[in-house]
Amino acid sequence: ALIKLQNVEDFYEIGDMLGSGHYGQVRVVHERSTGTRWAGKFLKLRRSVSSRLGLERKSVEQEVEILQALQHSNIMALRDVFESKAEVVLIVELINGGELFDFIAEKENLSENEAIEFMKQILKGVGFMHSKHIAHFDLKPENIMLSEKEQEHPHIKIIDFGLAHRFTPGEEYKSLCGTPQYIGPEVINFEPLSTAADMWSLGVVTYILLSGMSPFQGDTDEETLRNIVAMNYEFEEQYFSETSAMAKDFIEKLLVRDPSERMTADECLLHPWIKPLTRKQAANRSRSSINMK
Ligand SMILES: Nc1cc2c(nn1)-c1ccccc1CC2
Repeated sequence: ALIKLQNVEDFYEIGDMLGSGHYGQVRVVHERSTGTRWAGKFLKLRRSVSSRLGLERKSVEQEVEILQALQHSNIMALRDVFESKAEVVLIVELINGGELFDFIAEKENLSENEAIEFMKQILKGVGFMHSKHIAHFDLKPENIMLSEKEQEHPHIKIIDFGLAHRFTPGEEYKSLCGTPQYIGPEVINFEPLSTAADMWSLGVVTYILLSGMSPFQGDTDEETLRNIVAMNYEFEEQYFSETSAMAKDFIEKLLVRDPSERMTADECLLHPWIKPLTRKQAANRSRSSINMK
């Protein structure tokens, strides 16, 4: 989809607000020609180089290029792009089920089976992204949405590629972006980054899915960052007494200081916590989670 210079309102009727944040606003939009509902992501562009408000045109073009390269059922799809005077509008698939963050908040935490189901889908989307040498660099429960939360097995979608980066072979990339709770030690130490930075974030996300607690969070961002570089986290009995040893092993193999030592997304999908070796183990696990409920 090339960037269209026509007015987005000639093609879409703009509806209710779905979300807003650093990126701008996301609203429901109705396609006039078909009545189909999509989501419109309205990104404010900077008026001048020195302005602090709005996004750099370059970073918006980067998000568009990256979304265009990623067609996968666990990644939010891009349908159209409009550029007007000072804003770019991304027409993306409508995702109704809200953020995984709110889903966990409502349930305190998830059973291991629910966490495994979510993690499998997240790993498929992230594995696909990494196979294209694209890193998300802002994976967190707020950027993982559910297609329809009422469903028995909600389908997850990874959103917000505003900080994503496509690596060219041999290129070194550093950035200090991301959300403190979820960034790895190499980000804090301003070392060259790779797709492995996403795997650290998924270790933090898994810890939160199973316990509702954030492993490194301190009272301030500085304290959180100190905890990360010191690898200062534990599986507190109070929240992990019912969590399997395999689940803890999975997290421990992601929260590894050396990025090259961390499991990749593909290795995660083969880890015994995610891929039961036998049907008996799978049956065992579902029995244990029933006991837990
Ligand atoms: N940063 C965000 C945040 C959001 C979305 N995209 N990017 C989004 C995408 C499709 C449907 C609904 C939303 C709302 C939240």
